[in-house]
Amino acid sequence: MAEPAMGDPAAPAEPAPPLVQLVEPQGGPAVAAKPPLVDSRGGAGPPTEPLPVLPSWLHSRTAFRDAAAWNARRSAHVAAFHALRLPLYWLRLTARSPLGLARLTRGWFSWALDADGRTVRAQMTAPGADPAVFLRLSEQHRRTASGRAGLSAVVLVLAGLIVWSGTQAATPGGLLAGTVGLLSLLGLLGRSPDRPVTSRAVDSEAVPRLTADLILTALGSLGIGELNKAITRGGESAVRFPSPVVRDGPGFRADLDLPPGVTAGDVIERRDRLASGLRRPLSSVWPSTDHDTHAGRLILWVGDKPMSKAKPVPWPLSKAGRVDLFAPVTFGADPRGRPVTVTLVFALMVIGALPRMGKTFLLRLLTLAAALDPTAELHVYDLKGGADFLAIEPVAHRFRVGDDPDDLSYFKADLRAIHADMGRRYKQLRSLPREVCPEGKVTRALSDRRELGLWPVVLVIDECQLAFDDDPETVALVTDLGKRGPAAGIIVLLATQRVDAKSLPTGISSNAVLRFCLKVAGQVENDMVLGTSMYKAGVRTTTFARTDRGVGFLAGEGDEPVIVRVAYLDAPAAEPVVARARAARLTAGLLTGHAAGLDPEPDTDTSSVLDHLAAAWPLEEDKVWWDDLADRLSAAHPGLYGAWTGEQVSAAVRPHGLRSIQVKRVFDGRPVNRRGPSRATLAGALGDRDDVPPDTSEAPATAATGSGAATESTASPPGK
Ligand SMILES: Nc1ncnc2c1ncn2[C@@H]1O[C@H](COP(=O)(O)OP(=O)(O)OP(=O)(O)O)[C@@H](O)[C@H]1O
Repeated sequence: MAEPAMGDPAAPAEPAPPLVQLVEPQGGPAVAAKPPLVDSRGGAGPPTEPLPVLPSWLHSRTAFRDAAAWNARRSAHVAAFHALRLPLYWLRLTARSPLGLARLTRGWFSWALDADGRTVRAQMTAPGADPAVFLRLSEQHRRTASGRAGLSAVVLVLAGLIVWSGTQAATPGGLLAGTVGLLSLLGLLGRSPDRPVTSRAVDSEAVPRLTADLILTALGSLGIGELNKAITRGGESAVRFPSPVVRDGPGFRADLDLPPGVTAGDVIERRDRLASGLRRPLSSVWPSTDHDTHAGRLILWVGDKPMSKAKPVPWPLSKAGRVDLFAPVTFGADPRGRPVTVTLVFALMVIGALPRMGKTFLLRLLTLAAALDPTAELHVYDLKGGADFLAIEPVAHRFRVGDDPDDLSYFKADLRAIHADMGRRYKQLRSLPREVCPEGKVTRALSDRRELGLWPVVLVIDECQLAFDDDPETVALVTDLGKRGPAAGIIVLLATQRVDAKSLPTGISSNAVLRFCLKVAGQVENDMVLGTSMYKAGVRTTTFARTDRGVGFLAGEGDEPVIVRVAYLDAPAAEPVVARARAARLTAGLLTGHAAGLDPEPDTDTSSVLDHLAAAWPLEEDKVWWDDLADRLSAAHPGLYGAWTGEQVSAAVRPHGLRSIQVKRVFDGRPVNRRGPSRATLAGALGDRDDVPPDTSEAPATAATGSGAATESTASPPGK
């Protein structure tokens, strides 16, 4: 492979180190040395940003623990590996002992005969040398040599005596130990650098250490033309490492500047090939972008273990602790093992994924987090109808599992009640003095004042697509709650396994503050959950493997999307958490609604929005603007239609066949055209409905009174 020089075109202020360095070998002339493939700082140019004072493993207790554990594991492995091979090492040393003996004898003779002195005297025979110095050196050499010869003879005799008496007195074990020791010492003297006595304790082929060379090899195998050219060409445009490859959590981290024209997204898209080039499992290799620098900055984190095989992340709140929904709550860890938090208040959150990727587990975990804030009022709907959310029931203010008609009626009645309560909340917020509510939105202090009725309301809908299908009113209500609810303390958490425009209508997806996407099938789904252009920017959950359960991108919490391994908490483990949450609510006197056995009475009123519209229709008019009808509905049923707009009324009755027409009015002699229905179409819709025999199994439930809203009879869902 070619050897790129790591230049930094962006930092010409200081001269780059020479690409060819002069190295002076011992005893020889200076020779041209090959440039290092990557310099030790990781680049030829000077670093442009100051490096952190503390190494990354000192930033958090978890990082420190991981680094210490990694080193301890590695040392233990190396120790055990070599301990097992000690006999083999001794045999290798023994085989080298004759050479060691020869080296010892030669060295000793050379010392005893003062070979160095002889060399110096030989130089004194050159013409011009001082004869007096020569004579003095000769005399000194003679004295030294005879002294050393005498000493050697004494040492040899003493050594011979010690060996002889040792062999007489020593036990066979001692004799053996002495022989082993002597041979080992001689073997050590006979070592050769090209034939090491010890073996490699770490199989670099199986889990190679992440090095700059390995990364370059892997990048070269991605098939990106510009990148390959740059790697071959080297020089200023090659791959740069702005900081060295370092140990970061349970893995290695490398920061790279890709050549001009190549983006981090180009590499992330080929994550599987990158993993192959690095000789690592796919779920160990986590390339990401660094939006703060530039599009070509790639952060490559390679874990020691595949994430899918790593131990599940424990949830720190599973055993103890409370949650303040106005503060960040930990719900998982990033690939490096650092905790990741999410702030649920003031948010509409959408969660999207392919089936069986961990969406419900995440939604349940977030619901449990909300449950641990005793002031939060939980409205939980698992429309899939499984057992996943049953554990939550003892703390839920409103709760339904399934999508049977009566479940949907209950759900919709609750939705309307929350929506109506939102109007009341805004009125309440408006009425508060500026100094108490400076920003016109709920704060922790305001939500704690029960008399204001501003506590957090958490609406959780799993498989929300089942509620949205062909029901514009539900879509309109959830959209409005998602848009205006957060500032009033209403949190909406939605999850869907069918990511498309029907499941996540634009009004909802574009207003989502928090977005979590586990593996999805394609770019469209990816961007629908995470936001437009995320795929292009390299934030791609399509590259996750099917085994990456509970792994996804979180967008909206910080400046950049982050990869999160959601903490694992299954249904049995959720139960003690709920028990704790229930106990806290009971203690605080905050167990309400369904959890306290106070579900709303089933509603026997079967009147629908059509009936309400007919009652509110102005007698003298044949055609009415939608906006006027919204005002009239709102005046007649403030609990149901308090904050409705003309558009919402139109959307709610459209499935009944009420089409809009142009309705002209004249104001001050000037015609004004707006959309609205005609009395005839309303009569037609009512007639059509009454022709259908009543279905007693679909009797709608009473609207929920949960959020303190004034509640009226439930309008049947449009379309029935
Ligand atoms: N955080 C996690 N860590 C490890 N494994 C997880 C995690 N979350 C979920 N899983 C595994 O994934 C499986 C599927 O999870 P879950 O039921 O949440 O998927 P889902 O996306 O809701 O599926 P569906 O769309 O069918 O409802 C779980 O049985 C669990 O074993």
